[in-house]
Amino acid sequence: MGLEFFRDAIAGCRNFSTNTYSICKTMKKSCESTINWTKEQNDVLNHVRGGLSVFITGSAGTGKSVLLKTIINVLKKVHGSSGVFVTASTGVAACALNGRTLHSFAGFGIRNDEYGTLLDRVIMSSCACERWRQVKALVIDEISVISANMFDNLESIAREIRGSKEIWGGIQLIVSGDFFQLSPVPDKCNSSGKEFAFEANCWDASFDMLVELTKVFRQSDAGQIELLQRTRKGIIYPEDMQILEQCCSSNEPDSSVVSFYPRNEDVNKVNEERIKSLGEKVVVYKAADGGVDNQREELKQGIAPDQLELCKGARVMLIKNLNVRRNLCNGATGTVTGFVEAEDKDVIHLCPDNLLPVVKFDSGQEMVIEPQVWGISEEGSTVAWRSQIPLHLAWAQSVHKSQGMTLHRLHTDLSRSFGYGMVYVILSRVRSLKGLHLSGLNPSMIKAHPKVLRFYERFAGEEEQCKEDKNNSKILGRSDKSNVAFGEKKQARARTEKNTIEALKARFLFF
Ligand SMILES: Nc1ncnc2c1ncn2[C@@H]1O[C@H](COP(=O)(O)OP(=O)(O)OP(=O)(O)O)[C@@H](O)[C@H]1O
Repeated sequence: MGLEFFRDAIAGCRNFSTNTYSICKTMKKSCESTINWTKEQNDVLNHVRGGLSVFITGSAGTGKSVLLKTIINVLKKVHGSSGVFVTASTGVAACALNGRTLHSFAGFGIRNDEYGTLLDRVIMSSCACERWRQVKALVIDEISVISANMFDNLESIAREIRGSKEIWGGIQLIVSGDFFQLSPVPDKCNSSGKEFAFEANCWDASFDMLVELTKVFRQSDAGQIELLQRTRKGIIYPEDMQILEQCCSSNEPDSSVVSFYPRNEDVNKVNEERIKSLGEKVVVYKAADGGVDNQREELKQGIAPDQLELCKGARVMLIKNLNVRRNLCNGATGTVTGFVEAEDKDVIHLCPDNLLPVVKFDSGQEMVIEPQVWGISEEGSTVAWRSQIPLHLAWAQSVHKSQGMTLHRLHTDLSRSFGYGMVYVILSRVRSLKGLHLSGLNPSMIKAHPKVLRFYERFAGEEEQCKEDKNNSKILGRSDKSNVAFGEKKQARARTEKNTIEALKARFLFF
């Protein structure tokens, strides 16, 4: 397969944005317009209208994402559509907002390198530089998985590329997330011991307002909400355990219920067992890779699997956007209804039978799924690529893909869960405990990170102070944004665009 073949697909990869379970997460415009915003939500909207940079937090289901959608519309009215960039730390959250991943916006793919390398990569991409110069308002959802280091790097890149001494180069910043949910992946380039974005040097200066939304909408049962609030903080009472034990069952949930597992090995095991149990003829798709060997290795770390096994009746999930407007995006789930012979012979590279799967999505649309391409580019040309059918099996999914979802039913085996906030993320996805099928319940897995607890204690303390100062407002007023603390950092990191380009052997990994 020549480079020619991949050009269009690769152009699409650059604009990667994803959507998982958009059926649940996506709000129809008509619904949004009928939402009665709470005072807290209204206050946020007013402050955003006024041009302030705001951090919005709150427990799961307090309406952060739905508020962000309206904020985006407000920002577009204020700055014009071309000045507003909508991002999220994960592809799943990004597409729910019709946005893109923060890494893809920033222009450095999925790699967490040190600052100089990241800046070099941005400078080498005229599109990325253009985005950084053009952006007037930047929205970042699901901040909890962005590291302190990355947050500081992004802020420095903003000033550098925009040639501005102002914090974030003067961009209006709207950040949303709940640090009690999933934590950042440990950052190999970080020796400071700082993990969370709220520990970043620039964090305090980045926002005019910190707002905590307090009314939970996802669940309506007061007892369930209280149980979740305790779980969020790593607290579990014996009576909470009794309630959760009632959700435990050794019976298999039916196959349309997605099972969430903390570890990929469990996800793979369940999917393999389920496909075998269907007893249908299995069609195998082996990824076709091309390009430079050491770069091909990197593609294996990406989202497209080395080998995909499908059969009629298999539950699947899209792993690439095919048509965002029609909700055929990364994360859309459906069932394989059959296979058709491919019109040309391209598919033979992946599947000797030259068959393409037909998927009926849960949204009702049925379509033939064609191979897609993921590529790595170096100095402007594609050096390695992978072609594969853009599907994963979806009986089981990783917990990391669930953040931000609202589900009616889910199953999870918590026995191997790890990491802070994981159990809370899972438990808070369902509207009612009736939709929760648990196994492997272990109270020691319910834990909150001490730093996060301290952050929210400080937050609550400041909020109390602020309430007294500001007639009961839950909005935290911040001091004026300061540039002073950033002067030295900027100088240390400064480099001219010309020198950088000459010195650079930059690579771009894009999905
Ligand atoms: N003011 C409101 N009135 C009624 N329903 C609301 C309101 N705000 C949000 N909701 C509803 O609450 C549910 C959860 O909202 P949303 O997904 O935005 O929460 P979230 O805080 O982003 O959760 P998570 O942290 O899990 O991503 C949605 O169904 C949304 O429509």
